[in-house]
Amino acid sequence: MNAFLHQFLLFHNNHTTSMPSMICFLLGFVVSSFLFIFVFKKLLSRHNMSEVSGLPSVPVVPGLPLIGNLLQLKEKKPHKTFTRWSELYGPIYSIKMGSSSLVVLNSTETAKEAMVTRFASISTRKLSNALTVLTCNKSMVATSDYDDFHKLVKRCILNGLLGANAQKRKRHYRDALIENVTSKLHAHTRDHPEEPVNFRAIFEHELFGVALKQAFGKDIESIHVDELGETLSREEIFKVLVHDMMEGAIDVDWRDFFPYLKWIPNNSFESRIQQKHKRRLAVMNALIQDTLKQNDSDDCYLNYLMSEGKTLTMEQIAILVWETIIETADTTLVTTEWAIYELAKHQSVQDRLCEEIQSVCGGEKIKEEKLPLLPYVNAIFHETLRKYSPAPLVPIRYAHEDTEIGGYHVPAGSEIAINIYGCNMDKKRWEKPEEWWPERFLDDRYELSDLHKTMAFGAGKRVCAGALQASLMAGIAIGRLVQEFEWKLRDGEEENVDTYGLTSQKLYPLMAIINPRPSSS
Ligand code: HEM
Repeated sequence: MNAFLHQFLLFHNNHTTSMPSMICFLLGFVVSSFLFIFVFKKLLSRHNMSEVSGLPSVPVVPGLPLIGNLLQLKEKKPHKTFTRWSELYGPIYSIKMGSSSLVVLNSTETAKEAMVTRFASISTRKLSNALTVLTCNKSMVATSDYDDFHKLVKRCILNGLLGANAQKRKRHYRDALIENVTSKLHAHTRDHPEEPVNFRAIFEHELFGVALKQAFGKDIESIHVDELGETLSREEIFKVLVHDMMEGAIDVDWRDFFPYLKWIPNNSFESRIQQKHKRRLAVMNALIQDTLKQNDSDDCYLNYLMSEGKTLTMEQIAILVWETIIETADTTLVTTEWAIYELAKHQSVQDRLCEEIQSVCGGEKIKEEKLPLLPYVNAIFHETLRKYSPAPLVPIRYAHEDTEIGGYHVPAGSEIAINIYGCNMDKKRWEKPEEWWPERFLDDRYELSDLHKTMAFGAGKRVCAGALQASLMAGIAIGRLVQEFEWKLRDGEEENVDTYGLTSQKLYPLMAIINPRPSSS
């Protein structure tokens, strides 16, 4: 979802650019140079105080003419670059991404101001070209503007799937997930005791199963897709619905940075995105038809939307059901994988966790009811979310009227990037933020039941709708996996901390050596 910042790199790396589009581009360059001189003159004549509000203008990170700060962002981890800049320019500053201005917020205070206090002025989204296609023009809850459509679909997703009552009804899916994961891990220790286990492969498979059961009432082994004329296996369905979509979301279209050049074709980008989008819709349509035909999955999200979302089109329903699949399959995996990585690295944390679990559960396996009695599990979950926020940058918001953030004037038309990673790594707020140290959340200042100890789930009216589900699944996984196994990193694994694209997902799947604990057999 946060992929739009890298399009400039493609612009540099795209060796397949055709001759006519090169000519178009050169023409565009000349036109844009004139435009730039015009805009630059205007900027020079501006005061750095707003004449309307009397507030100072947001500090500016110096960049180059025409492309602004794009070259400085080429290392592919914009959230990290933004965080470094915040040490020089403060928690709020503005940058130029080609011709667009972006106000970047890097502290909990400024982020909350934008998400809560000033929400009425900053409630719309600004999507990249890739996301506009992949979200069917904002047909997802998470990417829609704050309008009647959003209110309807947010109510549906909470009542039908993610709210506390709905999550109680889906409890058996989560219980099955952890039973399946632990029994596969036990089987691994029996069959290949010396070999490292690929934790992601096992957890991802089960999580996708939960996503499918919530969406369609059942796990799916294969599906025939008439529109594609082929039968897809479960792995292929995962690729089309999750993997290709994650890849598409971070695809690049340089025209995002130069909207006045949008008349120049970018055929390779268009065909890549359209192909992914069409395959996803074809597979969703096949899964929907299959579920409706069987008529035996009453308590699934598809049926809920069909009965409660009467004004929605079938395409919107397909996207809204798909949204729950990709959100379930991705963020909880990212959090749990990093939590297990850190636990495997810190034996003393595993020991302390085992003691807590033993004193609360005795010989019983941890159940969800016990989570409120296990502050250390809770602290490990939140510390992992802080250090590895699965959504390091919130999809861009847009100020539709003049507003104020952090004592600065933010003019109408500004795009706003909220750097959650920056908020959670802010040295003024967190002691030694680079360190993974769950004990920080055992402090009396933090309520055990508060899901928002960090900015990882956002804040205000657009706060994450899936926070409860994520905390239940990741909390139980952290507890059960350490209750039943001793974890160690395989040699060389500690250095594998790189992340995939702009996301926080671990680039290489976690490979760990596991031993069953004596009490778990
Ligand atoms: C650790 C796991 C998760 C994290 C860190 C996370 C993070 C976030 C963040 C930061 C936002 C706010 C975006 C914004 O303000 O613009 C958000 C929104 C949202 N999340 Fe999550 N999420 C997680 C898990 C989930 C899950 C499992 C689901 C559903 C199955 C989900 C569904 C949603 C939805 C529907 C929204 C949009 C809410 C709205 O716009 O009103 N999330 N999430």
